[in-house]
Amino acid sequence: MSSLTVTALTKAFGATPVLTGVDLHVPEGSLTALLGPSGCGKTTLLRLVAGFEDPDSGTVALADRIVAGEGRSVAARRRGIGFVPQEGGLFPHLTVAGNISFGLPRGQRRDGGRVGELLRLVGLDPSLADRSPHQLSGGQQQRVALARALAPAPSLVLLDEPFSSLDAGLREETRQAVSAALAATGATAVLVTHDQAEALSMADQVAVLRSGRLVQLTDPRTLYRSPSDLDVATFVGEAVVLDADVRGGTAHCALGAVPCEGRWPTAGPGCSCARSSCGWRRPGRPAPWSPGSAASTSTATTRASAWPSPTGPR
Ligand SMILES: Nc1ncnc2c1ncn2[C@@H]1O[C@H](COP(=O)(O)OP(=O)(O)OP(=O)(O)O)[C@@H](O)[C@H]1O
Repeated sequence: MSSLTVTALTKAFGATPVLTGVDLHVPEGSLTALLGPSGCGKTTLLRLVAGFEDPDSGTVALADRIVAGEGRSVAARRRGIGFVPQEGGLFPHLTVAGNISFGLPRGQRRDGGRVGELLRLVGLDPSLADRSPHQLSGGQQQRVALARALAPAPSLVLLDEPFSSLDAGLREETRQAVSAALAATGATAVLVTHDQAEALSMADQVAVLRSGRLVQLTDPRTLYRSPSDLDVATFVGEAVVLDADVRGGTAHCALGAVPCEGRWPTAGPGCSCARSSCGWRRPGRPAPWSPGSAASTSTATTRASAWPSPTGPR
């Protein structure tokens, strides 16, 4: 397993910029969720890491080895990356065993024991080995796709919205099986999703993308409690936005006095709040409050720290 480091990654299709200066570090053995609205560039980032596209500038490194950028472009099949596409992408003419064996090194392809091990790893009964993909449920197909991706012991596993085509019940069950399999192998993984609950419940860290830029990279709890701006706050959780007077680390608002953590969400150019009373910091305007400026009084917006937290990370 390797860490993944993406540095200043930029990609445009024609004149349209899709990713702009993305920096991302995924520590070895951890799961990072790439979260963002449709069209923000999640899949493009995954495809640049996988080697299906080349960046315009910036680098992609696995452990210390640059695989894209700075004049290098290691072929996708030589990066040692497992890829699980949106709908599994199983070969319909091969059995489950045939699909999984496809991911194994040549010498192990006839090893039924290894296929059985991989099926058990993703929570499936080895008796399914002789079935065709169409004889499996959607969730089972996704698990076989993960088993195939894990078969060659890849340095990194990329999952592109692997649960999006499943119904709610099956989605939860499949998420748990996939989380367990990734944790059991100690895999480094990147999961693309636009499902906030999925990102918060499965990932060790969440990377929030917006319009091709990484706007926040942190653990799920911090993301929920201290979103970097109003858009992240409303995108990541159900948010009620209140005006508040902030004095000495306490926000006085319609909910009463709510303790504030030491960091404010600050509004960048993307703040969508048009109210004249909004205290989100705008470029060129001083911060309404910062740790140590206990005497400052201002109007500000934050997520109350007393609110319920999301399900913890795996
Ligand atoms: N090969 C391509 N050629 C031209 N434009 C592309 C190409 N691939 C992606 N795009 C554009 O880049 C933008 C980002 O697409 P991308 O698929 O990365 O977004 P996404 O965040 O994964 O979206 P979704 O959640 O809907 O899958 C979109 O506007 C898309 O139309």
